[in-house]
Amino acid sequence: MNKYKVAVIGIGGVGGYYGGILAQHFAHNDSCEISFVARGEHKYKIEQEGLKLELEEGTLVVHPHRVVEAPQDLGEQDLIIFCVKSYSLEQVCAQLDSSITSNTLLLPLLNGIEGIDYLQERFPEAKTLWGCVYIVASKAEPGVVKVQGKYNRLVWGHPNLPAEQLQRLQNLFQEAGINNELYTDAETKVWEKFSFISPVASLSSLTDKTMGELMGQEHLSSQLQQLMEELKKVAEAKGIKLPQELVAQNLEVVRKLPQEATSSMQRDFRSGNQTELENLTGYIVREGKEYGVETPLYSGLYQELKAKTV
Ligand SMILES: NC(=O)C1=CN([C@@H]2O[C@H](COP(=O)(O)OP(=O)(O)OC[C@H]3O[C@@H](n4cnc5c(N)ncnc54)[C@H](OP(=O)(O)O)[C@@H]3O)[C@@H](O)[C@H]2O)C=CC1
Ligand SMILES: CC(C)(CO)C(=O)C(=O)O
Repeated sequence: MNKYKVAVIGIGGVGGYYGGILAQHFAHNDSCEISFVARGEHKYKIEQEGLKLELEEGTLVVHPHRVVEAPQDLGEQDLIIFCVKSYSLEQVCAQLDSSITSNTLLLPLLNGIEGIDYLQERFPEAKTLWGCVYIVASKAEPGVVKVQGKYNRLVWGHPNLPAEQLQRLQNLFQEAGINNELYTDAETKVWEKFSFISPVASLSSLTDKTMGELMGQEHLSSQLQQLMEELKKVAEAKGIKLPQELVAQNLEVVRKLPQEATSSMQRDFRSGNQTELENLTGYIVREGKEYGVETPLYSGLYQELKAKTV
């Protein structure tokens, strides 16, 4: 039987966890080949010592079958899991033409909507799934990825892929022990995640408050709710039907996260790194303008965050 080839691109917080769990499970199993795309010292450490995955339950050291420096070194793949930040996606895709066939599944786990739209347009021959994750994870140092808390969910799916293709992927995740949820209407589920992370990332980046602090201070939690409501109107104008109880549902997710957790965009602002501002905040402002929906709080936050951008 041909091996099912899986590539994980970007071994940071998200790629380190999901790639790491797959690599651990399939290390001694011939049915699946797991490749990581990582670079520099991180790649060197993973190759030499394995990827150290620091979980609440303890530390795992995992060894993928291959670690390559660049996406163009992958060769043809059955499944490519994208775990880079949105600002790296285009550059990564420019090196993937030789890895993608009409049978390749593309699974973006980036926050946001635009990455999925981009992959669908860039690789029309492949099948781009809808996907997103709920997890708090980050690269601690080269060769080491740390996951905070035990709450994690991988949400994915496609409206019209053959059932056996979806089933095969679901089996892969189940077998590896990945907490995953398959939906035909995964687009709405990705929007649900976006309707939580976009407000949380935008407000936490501006105020530099943790999840607990955002929820604990009334003026901040009411700003979070207002952002969620503005986003919901934009989504509705685009024909995306989000649940009635969206705001309550999202606030519950914020409560479930470790209360000392920060958002990944907030951490990028803190460290003066490039950020996903355009993807996480600017997108709603632009789509609001396009669809004639007012987004006063989003627009204000976006301008303030732009001014903070180095
Ligand atoms: N972290 C989290 O808890 C969560 C993050 N997300 C979303 O998931 C996505 C990924 O986030 P996160 O894991 O935090 O990001 P990280 O910055 O931790 O990881 C991204 C990784 O991609 C690597 N990378 C970028 N370009 C290339 C390339 N050309 N070749 C090889 N490697 C490359 C980076 O390498 P290098 O270090 O060398 O730059 C980095 O290690 C984002 O959209 C984020 O918003 C969603 C839910 C939770
Ligand atoms: C869930 C959360 C807030 C975890 O960090 C996230 O999605 C992000 O940071 O992008």
